[in-house]
Amino acid sequence: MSDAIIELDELRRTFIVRARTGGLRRVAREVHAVDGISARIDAGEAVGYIGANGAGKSTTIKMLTGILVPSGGRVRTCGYEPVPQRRTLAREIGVVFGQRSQLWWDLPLRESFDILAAIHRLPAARARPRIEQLIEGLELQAFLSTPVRQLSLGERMRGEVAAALVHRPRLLILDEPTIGLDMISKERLRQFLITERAEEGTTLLLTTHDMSDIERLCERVLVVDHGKLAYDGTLRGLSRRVALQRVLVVDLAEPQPGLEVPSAVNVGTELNGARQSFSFAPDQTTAAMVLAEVSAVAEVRDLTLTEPAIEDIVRTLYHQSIES
Ligand SMILES: Nc1ncnc2c1ncn2[C@@H]1O[C@H](COP(=O)(O)OP(=O)(O)OP(=O)(O)O)[C@@H](O)[C@H]1O
Repeated sequence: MSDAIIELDELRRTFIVRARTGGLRRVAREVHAVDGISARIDAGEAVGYIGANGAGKSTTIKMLTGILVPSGGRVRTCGYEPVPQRRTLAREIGVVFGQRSQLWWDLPLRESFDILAAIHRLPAARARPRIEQLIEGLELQAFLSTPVRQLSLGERMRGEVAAALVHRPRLLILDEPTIGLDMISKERLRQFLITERAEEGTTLLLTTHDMSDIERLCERVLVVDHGKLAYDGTLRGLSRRVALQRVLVVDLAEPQPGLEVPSAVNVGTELNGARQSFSFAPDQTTAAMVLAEVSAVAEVRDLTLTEPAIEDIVRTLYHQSIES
């Protein structure tokens, strides 16, 4: 049997929120942020954890990492009980919060890595080659001497990922790692994570609002909705259930209302036919193919490609569960 890295059994976390009513009276309300989640993630898996805003993702991650005490159920991370064994667990996991930094703001990036190596009590002979490997893999050389506060968001995120990996954790948890990054920075980070996982066998747990992160990095997806698991399975299985359609929007030189192409469905016409939207399934065709078909019959001036929204995926799963 393979090695369980994360085990959740009916995990729960409730918050008591006090709100003022119309008068001055305060009423207490329970929020079931995580409402009985059971799942198991084995060593070496790469799992996307997705859901709409407020679905319970961060609360789950806080319980996995020992920041928050569960209200009920059981959680084990790398075999440890996260809250009482938080220090031991810290040696096994790396965490990147897209919205929060674990780097020392006023120090050059390089010094954060040295401090982290010391915190993890890594002998210099092990720390040095590892840090060099991360600097190379994440292309950090050009700004190693720059104080963290002066880094661009993309540079800082690469620094954050390196910092989380200095001690070679078995589990890397990434909470919105690509938020706010441009396409090139996103892709560079994803490529690094693919290589790191292949070389080190690191288990990945990733929350994101960007489905491309999931498509590039994860074989398995957990979808959380109002604190409950709405889906646990392969990305392929999810796309079969909810048809992860993409939309190519093209601006044409000459209006051509109602334009049809073989491999996509025209789902919208704007600007009197000068802008048209084509929806397609990425497992059946590609954006390049749809564009080629449109270009064969009309001159394309500009284009954008939209990703499937996670909110739409959750909504579709929710309606399917009600219907069944
Ligand atoms: N400390 C807290 N006190 C009260 N309510 C909280 C607290 N933390 C989270 N919640 C509530 O719990 C629910 C789940 O929040 P959580 O942050 O886990 O969602 P999320 O899926 O991570 O959302 P997002 O994608 O917006 O980060 C929300 O309704 C949120 O308002």
